This record gives sequence, C-alpha cells and structure tokens, in this order.
Amino acid sequence: MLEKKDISLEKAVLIGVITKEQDEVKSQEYLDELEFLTFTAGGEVIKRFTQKMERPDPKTFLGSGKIEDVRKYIEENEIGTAIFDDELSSAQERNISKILNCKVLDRTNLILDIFAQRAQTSYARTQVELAQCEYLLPRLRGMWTHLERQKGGIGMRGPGETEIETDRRIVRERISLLKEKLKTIDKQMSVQRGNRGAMVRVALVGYTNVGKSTLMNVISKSDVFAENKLFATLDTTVRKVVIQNLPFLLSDTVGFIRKLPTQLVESFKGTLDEVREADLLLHVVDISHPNFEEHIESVNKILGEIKSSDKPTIMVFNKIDAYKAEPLDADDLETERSSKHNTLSEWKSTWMGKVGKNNALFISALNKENLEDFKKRVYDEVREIHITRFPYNKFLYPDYEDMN
Ligand SMILES: Nc1nc2c(ncn2[C@@H]2O[C@H](COP(=O)(O)OP(=O)(O)OP(=O)(O)O)[C@@H](O)[C@H]2O)c(=O)[nH]1
Ligand SMILES: [Mg+2]
Repeated sequence: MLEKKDISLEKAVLIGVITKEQDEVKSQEYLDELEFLTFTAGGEVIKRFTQKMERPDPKTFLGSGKIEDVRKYIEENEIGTAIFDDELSSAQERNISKILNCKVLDRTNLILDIFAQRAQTSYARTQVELAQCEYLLPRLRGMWTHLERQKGGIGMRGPGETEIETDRRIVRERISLLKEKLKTIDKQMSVQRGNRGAMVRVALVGYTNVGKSTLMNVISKSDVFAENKLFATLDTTVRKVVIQNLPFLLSDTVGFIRKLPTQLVESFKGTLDEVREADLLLHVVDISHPNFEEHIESVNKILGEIKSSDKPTIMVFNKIDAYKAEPLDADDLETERSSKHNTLSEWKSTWMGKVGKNNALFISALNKENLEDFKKRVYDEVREIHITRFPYNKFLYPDYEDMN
C-alpha cells in the first residue's frame, strides 16, 4: 500500500490550468518545473495540456471537453500516467482515474515519490513514510468508495465500511508508530547537537537544485552528493568548517520547493531542526533560474512555517556564470522592459538595496568565482555572533587582527 509508485520510464502527460492569478507564462513555468520533477522521478513527458478557466473544476479538475481530449490522447498514445500540477482532492482523483483509465498523480504524489526514491537513511525513510501515510489517510474513503461503486454501488454501510475502517485503523496505527520512532531519533539527534558544544552554527537553505551541496563541497572540501536533479539531498550533513582560524559548523539540508506538501514539512521537522537551531542562514539562490525571485518567496514562506524568519540571513546568489539577461533590442519599442532584462550588476544593486550591501553575495560555486568574498563575509558574521555570545571566551578563537 505504501510502496513507492513505480513510474520509471513511464510516458506521462502534464496537466495545468491558466487562471487570473496564473497567466499563460506562469503556467508554462510551473509545468517546466513539473516536467523536471517528472524527469527526476523517472518519467518522460510526452505532452502538456492546459486550459483557461476561472478555477479548476471541483469534480474533474479540467472541463468535460478538455478531459475528453486528454482521454483520447492517452488512449491513442498509450500513456501510463497523467500528472496534475495542483493537489487533487480524493473525489477529483477518483473521477479522473475513471475517465482517463490510467495512473493519476498530482504534484504532491510526485514529490512524495521522489522523496521515497531518494531516502537513504532510516531516518529519512521514516519521515517520508509518515508523510505518505498522512497523505493517504484522508483519501482512503475515496479509494474504497471507488471500488464499491465498481462492484455495483453498495452504499456506505455493510462490509465496505468495515474495510474502510480497518484500513484507516491500520494507517493510523502506522502513523503513531512512525511518530514514536521519529521522536526517539529526534531525541538522540538533539543530544548529538548538544554535544557539538559552543560552535556557531550556520545552515545552507534554499530552493531545490540551487547549488547548496556544491557550495558545501567547495567550502568544506567534503563530498556531499550533488547532481542536476531535484532533491538530491534529503538528509542533513554537518561539517566543521574552518575559515582563517575560526571553526564553525556548516549544515547542508533538504531543498525547498513551491507548494512543498505540508505533510512533508511536518514530518521533516526533525531534519529542519538544523535550520531552526542555526545562528546564521545562508539563503542560496539560483540567479540563472528565470523564476528565482519566486523561489526566494517560497523559501521565505517555509522559513516562516518553521519559525526561522528572523534569523540573521545572508542571501547568496549562486550560478552567476550561468546568468543570462533576456535580450532586449534598443529599437524594440514593443516589449516592455522588465526585470528579466536586468544585467547582473542591476540585480546586484537591486538586492543590495533590499537586504543591505553586506547581505547579498554573488558567486559561482561551480567556477569558484567570488568565493574569497563569500568566505570573508561568512567569517565576519560568524565571528560577530561568536563574540556577542561568548564575550569572555576570546581565547577559543583568537582575534582576526591577532592572527597577523
Ligand atoms: N552553472 C552552475 N551550476 C551550478 C553551480 N553550482 C551548482 N551548480 C549545479 O547545479 C546542480 C544542483 O546542485 P546541487 O549542489 O545538487 O544543488 P542543491 O541545492 O544541493 O540541490 P538539492 O539537494 O536537490 O536541494 C548541479 O548540477 C550543480 O553542478 C554554479 O555556480 N553554476
Ligand atoms: Mg543538495
């Protein structure tokens, strides 16, 4: 029941809507991300379907004509999976599966599936399974009603209900078991964190695939798994880093994403403790991504959810080597100039204006550009925190000036 869904090498179609809040361009950008998620999960996108509507249809998400188009396409091209950009209700999922007669997934399913595939340690696996159970529980009734209807429309009473109840009980029991298990591990980890002593703690945070692990590797010379897929990192890695002669702890953790399923934020609480207990956040941004400002908002929103909004934060704009402004011809009077046409130095002044000159850094972790500036800035900030916290403890970490 909780096995990960095997969608490897499956042909998939993507489905999204265009609404007032989400225009055609936005919708395509979201579907780009959904395609990347599908690829990461092991699927291949064959076609995208979008429909303009006020809001998704409560029964079938798309309108009846459009869903019929999708059905035909799926049948003719032997598509195995239809993936929706938004979370589907259990009723929608049930109705759509019946019409399309193929596997129906939503964004949450896909993210949970990737997490399940990527979870390496027992801690990560337990957290993912908890999230899967939480996602499944409210949908159980739907699944059974669906079967009952197929068998001939027996109502809610009788053996059907017993099976639903039994199933729910099993999932609920599994949830409490997993929660207990996590509590034990969390306690152990909290003790471990306590044992690390007084060192200042710095956490890398940011959207998925922005280069957190790459930066961790170049800074700490460690070997953290980094690759061009989403959610390469699920566990937290903590390394002792020494800049000049000031040691501190640097942690690399799970990346965030737009609409990160709440079940995941909940069950990854333990992993996110590393962020919650950090003294300084390095918010890494992929400036070469067309949606990077929206990514920043998503990350800030999740930081708020885990009560970490007011921590000292340095914005680290990574991948400056890959940044390309959208070209704008001088004699093109049609196209309105927007931030997409910004040069890198325009972005620099914009963000230094927003967060303060010292709190916006522009680097390339890959090409090791500007890393000296980065180290110096992190050094200054860590030292500041250390001195504030341990005013009489200077002997541990000699003054910057003393070193020369
Ligand atoms: N062009 C360019 N690519 C980079 C840079 N830094 C990292 N990358 C690439 O971006 C991809 C993602 O890097 P990771 O370090 O795995 O990113 P992450 O933020 O740890 O991602 P998750 O763990 O999935 O959240 C990899 O293919 C890196 O090689 C950079 O400065 N420039
Ligand atoms: Mg990573």
